[in-house]
Amino acid sequence: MPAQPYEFDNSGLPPIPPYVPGKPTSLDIDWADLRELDLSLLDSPDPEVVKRLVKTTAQAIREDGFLFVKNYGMTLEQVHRQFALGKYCFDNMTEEEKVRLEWDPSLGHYQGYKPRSGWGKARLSVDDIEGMNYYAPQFADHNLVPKCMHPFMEEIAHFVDYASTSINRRLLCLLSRVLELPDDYIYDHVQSKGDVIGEGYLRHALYHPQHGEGNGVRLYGHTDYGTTTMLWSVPVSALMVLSRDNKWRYVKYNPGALLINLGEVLEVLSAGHFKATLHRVVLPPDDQLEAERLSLILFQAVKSDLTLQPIEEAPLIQREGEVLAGTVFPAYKALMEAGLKVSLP
Ligand SMILES: O=C(O)CCC(=O)C(=O)O
Ligand SMILES: [Fe+2]
Repeated sequence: MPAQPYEFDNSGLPPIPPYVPGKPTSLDIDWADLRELDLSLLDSPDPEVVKRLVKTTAQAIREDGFLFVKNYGMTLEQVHRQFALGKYCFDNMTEEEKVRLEWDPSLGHYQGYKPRSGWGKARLSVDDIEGMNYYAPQFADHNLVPKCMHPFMEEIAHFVDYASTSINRRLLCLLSRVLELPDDYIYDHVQSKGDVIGEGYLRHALYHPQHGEGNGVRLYGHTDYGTTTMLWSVPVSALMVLSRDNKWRYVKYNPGALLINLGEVLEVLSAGHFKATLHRVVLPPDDQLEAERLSLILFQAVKSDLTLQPIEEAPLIQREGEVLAGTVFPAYKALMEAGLKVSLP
């Protein structure tokens, strides 16, 4: 059955200001050369078209670990609506709620509000990044979210559910096909599901312009750890990926597109055929230094009881063996060989 487009009737909800994307940079900077997949081609009746799509996916995830996805079932207007909801929260939650709902990373998750004053209660370093993270319990208990968002939680849940059960499921189908496994292999065996977002979470983040000191890095180089990270493309260019030639390059704004990157677990499960790529957030180019950067991210998680080991039955792995070109799988192997227990974060 072909994928259904995203639909939600929000006409009865309180009005909120629309999201108007800022101007993209006009400076000529070093862009990452990322591939773009047309996800609607997965439904093509022509097997050659689908084969090409799987091949492009295979190249992108092996070489870049990042790729753009277009035609995944949402219009630009529907995507902008989600950004508008994110911004509305930061503009309307109360100071009391910022304190009451503050996250506590020492609990092992990032649920709730992240203040501009940095990580953890110790307030050691001001990073000027505000965040609001939504986990499964917040969709069930609205006391865990700011009051201004109560009328919109059903809409946000609907969006997250579509992104998870339709978009991410189709992406994982492509990844399963690359490994030559049944379509829903990764979705069924690896992906955390249910309760809107499983064990993953939705993040709205607001990067305020940064003045004064700082070394220009706003989020240090890291790899994400789940299955896929779904980032909706934003006009302020601050995200950089570490390219194959070991150079940091900016990711270009691609209106309406979804930027996907793969987490560490998939690098291990694929025996290195998939790459979890290092990325970081830095200051944008000079003509965007004063711009606020709003980001909308869905971190798709892995089932918490998953055994972290390569999927040996995957025909691709059986035929071609391991790939040790990345950073995560070689580190995993070294730990295994040293007899250490490797667990999920
Ligand atoms: O804001 C972004 O564009 C990326 C943030 C990121 O990489 C992360 O939170 O893991
Ligand atoms: Fe990340």
